[in-house]
Amino acid sequence: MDILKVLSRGIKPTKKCTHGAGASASGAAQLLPSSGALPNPQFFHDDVGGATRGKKRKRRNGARDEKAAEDDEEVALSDVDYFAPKPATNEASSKQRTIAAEQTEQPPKRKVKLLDEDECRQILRSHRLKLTVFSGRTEQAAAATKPPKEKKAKKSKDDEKKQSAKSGESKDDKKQIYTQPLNSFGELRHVYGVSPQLADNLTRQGFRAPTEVQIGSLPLQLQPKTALKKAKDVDDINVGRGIDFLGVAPTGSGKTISFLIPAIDSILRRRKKSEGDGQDGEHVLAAIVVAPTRELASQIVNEGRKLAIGTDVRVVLMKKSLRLAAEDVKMEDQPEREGASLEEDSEGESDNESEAGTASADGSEQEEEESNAEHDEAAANKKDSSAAAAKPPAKVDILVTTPKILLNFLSGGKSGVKKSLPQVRSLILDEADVLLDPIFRKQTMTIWKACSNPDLSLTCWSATMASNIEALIANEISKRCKRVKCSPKPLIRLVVGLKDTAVPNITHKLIYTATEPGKLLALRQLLHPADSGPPLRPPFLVFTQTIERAQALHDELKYDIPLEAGGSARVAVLHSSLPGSVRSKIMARFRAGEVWVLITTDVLARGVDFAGVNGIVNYDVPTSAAAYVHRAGRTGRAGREGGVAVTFYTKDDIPFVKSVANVIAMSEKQAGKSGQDGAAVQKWLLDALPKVAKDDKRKLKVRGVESRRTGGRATITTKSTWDLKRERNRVQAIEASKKRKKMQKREAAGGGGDNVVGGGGNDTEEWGGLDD
Ligand SMILES: Nc1ncnc2c1ncn2[C@@H]1O[C@H](COP(=O)(O)OP(=O)(O)OP(=O)(O)O)[C@@H](O)[C@H]1O
Repeated sequence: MDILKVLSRGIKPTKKCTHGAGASASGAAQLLPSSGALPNPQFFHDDVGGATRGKKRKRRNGARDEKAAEDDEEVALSDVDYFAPKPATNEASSKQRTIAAEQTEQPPKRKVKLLDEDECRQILRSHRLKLTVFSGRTEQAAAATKPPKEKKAKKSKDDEKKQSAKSGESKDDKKQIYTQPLNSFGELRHVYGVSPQLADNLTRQGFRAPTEVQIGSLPLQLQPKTALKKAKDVDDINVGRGIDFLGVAPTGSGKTISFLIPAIDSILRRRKKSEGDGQDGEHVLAAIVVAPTRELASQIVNEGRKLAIGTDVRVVLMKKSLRLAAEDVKMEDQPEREGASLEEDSEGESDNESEAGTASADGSEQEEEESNAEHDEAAANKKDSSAAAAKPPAKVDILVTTPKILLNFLSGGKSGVKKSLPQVRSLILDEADVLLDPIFRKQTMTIWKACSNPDLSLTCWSATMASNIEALIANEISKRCKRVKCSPKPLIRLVVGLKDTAVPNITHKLIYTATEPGKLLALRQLLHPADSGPPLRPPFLVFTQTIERAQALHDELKYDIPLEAGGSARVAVLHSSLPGSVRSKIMARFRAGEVWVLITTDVLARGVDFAGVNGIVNYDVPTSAAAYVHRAGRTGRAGREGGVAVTFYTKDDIPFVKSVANVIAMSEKQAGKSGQDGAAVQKWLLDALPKVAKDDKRKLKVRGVESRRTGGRATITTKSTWDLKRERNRVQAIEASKKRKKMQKREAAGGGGDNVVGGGGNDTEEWGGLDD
């Protein structure tokens, strides 16, 4: 097998190839995510009983313009290089565009007919969108709409009571609603009054149609009143002060712009209003986006800056040296007791965990990441911090941060005076389930508390959301409202597709190898496909359980790529113990297509968007169902088909693999593949795999598969245990013989091996340190 050919295939398509593994110019290869073909960004577009995207409205004047705009879009789309590094915004051009934007500020007034509730229902259903009012309905009205109590068996009633006590809400509180869907991006401007510049920036990115999460979430976040205008029976939902929002949608479904557009839009509106009132439209920190890793945070900053071009909205990444406009918290208001009670509450609730889990294992990596980040930048920041204290506050409108770095600022550093951010109106938790998992919970809650504005809106986003986390959010919202004396906003939840399932548009493979060496062989077979078996076309990500294993796998694989194809530079490793600058460089090289195989840990499992990644390999089985969903979701972004997620498992993993197999089975069911020959998980396998005990699940999430944590197992090799043992014995024998010889030499020279240091017969012998 010619490895050069195989690995080069992904980069330069040959016209001759027409099918099979080498077919980069046609057929199956065109389906591959990096093929560049524009996918339909929507994961689901079912035909639900003739569901339409609303009645087509005749447009007399706009018809020609629309056609031209569509043509322009086509051009823009062909220019989009999804695999290129994402450029940051240039300040100067940004200013120029602001002026241009101001000149075209007035959105064209068109009278757009809103859809009636039945039409909304059909469209939402066809995209598998479910919107529920999770909590915060007007109490009397909610009570009035409660269905009459039915007699139930005593036991089930008790169970229900217990359940609702744990989750902090009763089942009757949840109510499904049918809001206006966003049928096209054009509606952002014409129906929801988004600024033309923001709408243009979106068009410039080549987005043709909104994804499901955008269809369901944007109208509600932008103009809740308009979104609910045609909904029936919603008197108990008071959206006058806005809403809090939970968005649960598959990986790669465009959640980032779903929260960035409303954040930028509300800043522009407020600015316009204050300018109208004769005030200066200055930069005020209005929104904070919290993300668990620095890679994700800087990606969000990039996305935000692209959307904010020409609007003069400043999207800034939190740094230690950054000074924000904050207020000192009075001593009597210091949140010691509050913080403690939150922790106690949360620990209690974690007993109530659901199947999907909350991925603590990736959390622990992320926490480590934070501490390393701190370590890396400590020297530079020490110097900056005293200078920073003297600086005026930075001009920031939207701050993107990891939890710990903002917390350091809020805790007041050396002065110890805690700070609050009362001007912040919007707190966005990206990957909210991991941010509210016990590992990050205290930090996240402290940030939430520091945003003390009574009008604060909270939006939480993730592809996975355990029910205990949703309940925690609802509880904390109501506690907060009591504290700051405001009435709670409705908390509305959007679920796209089935909750907690992996990307339905990719192929899943579950591969059993009895032993660890067998696993490495199987990985090599995937990289260098034999005549049979699916190739894994570069670029792809390989996930391991620990940093040591990522390093060991890198050492093992780096010479697999021939020099002519780029050699060891094509394989890289990225984990949290690398310095930040090295991590950024590796990310840039991977995005640019210079690195083909990126070996990593769960630090890259969440949120990071590599649009051109063809596949992922779970070299070590993920430690929870949620971790699988997020890892697998690094491929097949924005509806691209052809991505592959391969998961290896050995006999050590068998006790834990059922939750992963369940997720795969559900994803295949969503994609209509279950039971078919190509399905990764057949019913017999699901039946055969042992059920994972709750305690084991929890342990696995925190510690991973025990046998891979330590010493020998961190070494990754194809050698059998017997060979490894023989090699170890040989090395030990050589070392012992060397030691013996050394001792004999010393004895011969000094006459006494026990008295080598300082005492022996040879005074001229240098101190050579203690022998081991
Ligand atoms: N309407 C759209 N049409 C086409 N592409 C889109 C659209 N919206 C977003 N995208 C692209 O889809 C990709 C995935 O988006 P994003 O990173 O926001 O996904 P996500 O839902 O946050 O995923 P994850 O759960 O993994 O964080 C990005 O490259 C983004 O530019």
